[in-house]
Amino acid sequence: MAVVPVELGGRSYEVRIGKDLLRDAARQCAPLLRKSSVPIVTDANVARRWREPVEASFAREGVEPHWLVLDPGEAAKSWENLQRVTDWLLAEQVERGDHVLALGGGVIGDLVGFAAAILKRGCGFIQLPTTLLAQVDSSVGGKTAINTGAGKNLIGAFHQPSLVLADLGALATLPDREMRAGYAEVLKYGVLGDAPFFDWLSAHGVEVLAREEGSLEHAVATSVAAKARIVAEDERETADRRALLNLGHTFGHALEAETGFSDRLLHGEAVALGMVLAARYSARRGEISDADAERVTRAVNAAGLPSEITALGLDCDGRRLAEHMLHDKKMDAGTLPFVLLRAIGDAYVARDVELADITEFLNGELRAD
Ligand SMILES: NC(=O)c1ccc[n+]([C@@H]2O[C@H](COP(=O)([O-])OP(=O)(O)OC[C@H]3O[C@@H](n4cnc5c(N)ncnc54)[C@H](O)[C@@H]3O)[C@@H](O)[C@H]2O)c1
Ligand SMILES: O=C(O)C(=O)C[C@@H](O)[C@H](O)[C@H](O)COP(=O)(O)O
Ligand SMILES: [Zn+2]
Repeated sequence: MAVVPVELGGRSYEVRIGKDLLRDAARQCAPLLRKSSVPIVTDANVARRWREPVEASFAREGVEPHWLVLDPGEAAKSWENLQRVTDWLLAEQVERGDHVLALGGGVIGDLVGFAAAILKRGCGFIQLPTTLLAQVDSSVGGKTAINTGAGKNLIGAFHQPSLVLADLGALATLPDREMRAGYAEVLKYGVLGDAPFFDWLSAHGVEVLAREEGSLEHAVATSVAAKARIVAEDERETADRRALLNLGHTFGHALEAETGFSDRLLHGEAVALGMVLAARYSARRGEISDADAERVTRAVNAAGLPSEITALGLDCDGRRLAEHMLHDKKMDAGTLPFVLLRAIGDAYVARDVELADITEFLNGELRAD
């Protein structure tokens, strides 16, 4: 088992990465649990595959899990579900010192984390991430949120979990498309700050996607360590450091909004395409070479992820996509800081980007064949 600490003073916690952690969940969580029952929120897909081993693990420790099972999918990050989860936790008589468990992907983690952030002004929560995306990214760092009609993650809070158990074995049942989507966030760590990791992924990405044990563990542990470092330096995204984790997301969130937060474009797919667009836009500004932008495109393609906006069949122009970006949480006094590249492995926050220029760039991408 690899253990990555997230160093946040009194809110520090461990990310434990290994096999069979879900079967051992009760023992791993025991020091944080105080009652003979534990509330667990999950979705129906995850419950079908992983409820039973988790249930058995708690039974062995004499703890009774109480389950709330939600419909799967991005639409679950809603006001309705937030109310449903908080009402349920209140009915479960969860106290501030208790922990609620989020068993699932980023959708469950973000929703349950936000519910925990506001329940009685904050109770504990433990992340049991079951997608690659959640293991390498969303379960770590304490960003929690729901979506609204206006856009992605617009209502939320920073609320750190007390423990993260990333069971690599859980990925055995994950559909290949979801595995690829999670891989986009893995690739992101290479592109934004670690050129040797980007090169390693070029050689070993296929093994990661095939869930080969050694490569998978290396990719997850390297990603989590990168995220933990950045979060420890800039927990609340105030110092142009954590914002680097948003590479590809300003484009990506606009594309997710335009496709209705639906299965048409998964978050990780949007991030992959967004990273390609950020790389091409950086090249257009003369900050990286066309060859480096092409390397990012190739890495995305090699993983079976989308790299061309034209393939989405959108019925919109660049201006409409740029309008979605006005809701970006990085907006600062009317300007939108953009995460761009000086090189592969060297992202930075640009504060001189005009949305009119982004619009023109996107119109070019939308017309490309
Ligand atoms: N908080 C953060 O820092 C952060 C970071 C990245 C992404 N996110 C958010 O995470 C969300 C995306 O998360 P995701 O990609 O995990 O999607 P998800 O939670 O929707 O899970 C993807 C699909 O896989 C299913 N699934 C999950 N685990 C499974 C397993 N082990 N076996 C079989 N099926 C399984 C789910 O039911 C779902 O259908 C987005 O809302 C995104 O905004 C948040
Ligand atoms: O943890 C972060 O910080 C990130 O930006 C990670 C992203 O992968 C994630 O999708 C995040 O939710 C996006 O942040 P947002 O603030 O733009 O909603
Ligand atoms: Zn993301």
